[in-house]
Amino acid sequence: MFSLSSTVQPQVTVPLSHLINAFHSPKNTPVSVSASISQNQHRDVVSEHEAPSNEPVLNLRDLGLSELKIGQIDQLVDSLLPGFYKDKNVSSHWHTSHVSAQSFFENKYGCLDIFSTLRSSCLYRQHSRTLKRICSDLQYWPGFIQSRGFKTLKSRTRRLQSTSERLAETQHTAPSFVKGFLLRDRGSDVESLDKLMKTKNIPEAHQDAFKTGFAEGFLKAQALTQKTNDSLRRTRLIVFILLVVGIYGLLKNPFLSVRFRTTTGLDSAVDPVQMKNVTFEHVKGVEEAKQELQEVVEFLKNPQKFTVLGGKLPKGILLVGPPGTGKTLLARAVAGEADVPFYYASGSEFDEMFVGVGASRIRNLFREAKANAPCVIFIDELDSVGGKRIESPMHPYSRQTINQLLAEMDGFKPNEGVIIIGATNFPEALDNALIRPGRFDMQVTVPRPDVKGRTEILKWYLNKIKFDQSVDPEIIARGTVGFSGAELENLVNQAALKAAVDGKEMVTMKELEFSKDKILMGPERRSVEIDNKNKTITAYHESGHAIIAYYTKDAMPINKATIMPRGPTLGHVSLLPENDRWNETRAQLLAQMDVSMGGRVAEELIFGSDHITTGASSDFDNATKIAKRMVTKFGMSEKLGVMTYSDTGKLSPETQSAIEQEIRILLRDSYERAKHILKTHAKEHKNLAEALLTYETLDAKEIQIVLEGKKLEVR
Ligand SMILES: Nc1ncnc2c1ncn2[C@@H]1O[C@H](COP(=O)(O)OP(=O)(O)OP(=O)(O)O)[C@@H](O)[C@H]1O
Ligand SMILES: [Zn+2]
Repeated sequence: MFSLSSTVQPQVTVPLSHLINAFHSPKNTPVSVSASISQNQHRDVVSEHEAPSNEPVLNLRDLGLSELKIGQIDQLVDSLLPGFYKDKNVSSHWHTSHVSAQSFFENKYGCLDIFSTLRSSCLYRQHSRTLKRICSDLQYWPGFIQSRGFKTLKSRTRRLQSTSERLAETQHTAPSFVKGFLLRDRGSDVESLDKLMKTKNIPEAHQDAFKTGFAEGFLKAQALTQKTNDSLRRTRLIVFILLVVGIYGLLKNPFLSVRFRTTTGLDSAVDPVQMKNVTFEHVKGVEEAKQELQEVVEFLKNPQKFTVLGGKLPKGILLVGPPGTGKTLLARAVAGEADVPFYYASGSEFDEMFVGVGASRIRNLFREAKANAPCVIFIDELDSVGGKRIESPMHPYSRQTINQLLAEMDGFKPNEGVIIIGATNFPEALDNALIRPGRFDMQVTVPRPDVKGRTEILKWYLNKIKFDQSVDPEIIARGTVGFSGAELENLVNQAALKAAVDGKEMVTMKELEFSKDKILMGPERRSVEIDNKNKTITAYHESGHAIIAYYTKDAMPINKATIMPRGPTLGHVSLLPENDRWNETRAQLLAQMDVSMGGRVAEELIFGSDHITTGASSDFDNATKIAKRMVTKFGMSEKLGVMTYSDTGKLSPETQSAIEQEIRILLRDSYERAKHILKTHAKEHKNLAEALLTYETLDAKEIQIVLEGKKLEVR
């Protein structure tokens, strides 16, 4: 009752109502008349048996129970501790511990606890039996549980000077019965509740209220502790949530998540995707590859058809080709056509620094796939998991991973319904064990698309955007030799973006040409200020190339000429082969050389040999390369014969000089041919250069108009 402790609240709440009753019931009972007599009796007895020691004395008055008769004490005890008088053997630990407990309390709090007063000799002598039993039962009361709030309260109270100050201070913070307790001075002159009421001049009529307040204070204290408890619980909950969030955050860290994912099997690679929306229709320009994969689709659709005949299908298919040619797309299309789950894994995912992680991922992947057969497992960048087993500190466990992959591939039967498709840009880098029969035993090449393939791919992606009817995908396809499917997709996308930026409603050839040049040569440098002199030189240089191309029979048709700076160039002329060239004739090679020479020849003829520029260096590079290959590779030199010369550095000095001489002759002749053409067509050359200076860029048609001597329409 006198102590606060959050840990024993349930015990305290029951007796409180009893306590309030106990304060009031004696006065309200009919025996109140005899109360004063009994009070005197008490006093007499007490004075008779005054405690000899200076031990602090607290009587029933001190407890505010002075008006109680002895019988009423029993009544009070009974109401406080129901069932107390029933016979029960309560063994008391009190006698053995009260001295140390008292001194402990006194040392700690600087005052006596109320229980020690209950045990004081005067009360003991009079009501030894009852009090002894009360005290032995009170051991279950929260009297000796140290409370933090209590301590803080006391230390605060100590600092206060006067009693009134203390009261005012403690009124808001402490329960009133605790206040009463604390307000007592140390030592013998213990102030009683009655005295307190007297010193505070509390009128008789208000004394009951005062006592009730005493008990109410207790209730408040309880509420306070309850609050403390609640906030404690809240704090614990918040700490717990933070802890959980913290752990989750740590596990999200890629370094740690590796282990987590492995131990729990939560591997992203293990989630299949249904590929219904991707079919062979989506893959353009790789007809041969599609045909080869068609039988795999048939197998996945109907495995029994193949097993009945005893036919064996390859377990693994290796798609080989340069980046962006649609290998992943093809694998997805296989799963989509057959309508089976598609498991995607990238080889680099398996390449882990931790022992066994890569291997266990492969295990997980195959276990899941087998459970969902028929299905397709696609391993992209197979070379990074199945590369030659080089011991390297960067890939310490790659060997384990490859071995696991081999074991898994050996572990299932060919007709189990799991098809593994691997993709690589470097088939040479693959471990030989992986490409032997029984593993990746079928190889499908996915090459860069040819002009027909590029046209198809361009049409496919153009159909996804708004484009003008004048757009001819074939022209773009012809000018994009060596572009992969991904690059063509990007070209169309860039053109659409350009049209949007320019506020156009549709994509035209202009935007497509623009994005093609941007990809090939870098972005335009419109902001670069080129002075008129340099512009003029560039215009004559570029139209020199164009004139040679136009008037040379075996040269490629002109596509465009421009003096707009782009990337590292100040201008360029682009030529388009009618088709992808698989072979080139001697005449075609010579024509290419002549066109290259056209730029410098133009500079020399127009501005004089003293004013030639450095602008022709890449033209000469190009022409020299062609001449060198004609001599050393294609057997196109009469002097050196039909022989190849691979490592020219190791050749005899005579042969070397003979090669050099032949190359020089080819280049010189080419230069002369170009000079002849430009001299012959000096007028056209001038017209074209001026048109370029006016319009910056001219397309094939416009060039033709100028060269035919017609006037260009004003744009
Ligand atoms: N033949 C094609 N037909 C249609 N679209 C293509 C083709 N090739 C590539 N693409 C487009 O380019 C994208 C990238 O291609 P994909 O990822 O399949 O190439 P990849 O050969 O797997 O490349 P990598 O070797 O770099 O993994 C595709 O999603 C598709 O949009
Ligand atoms: Zn040039």
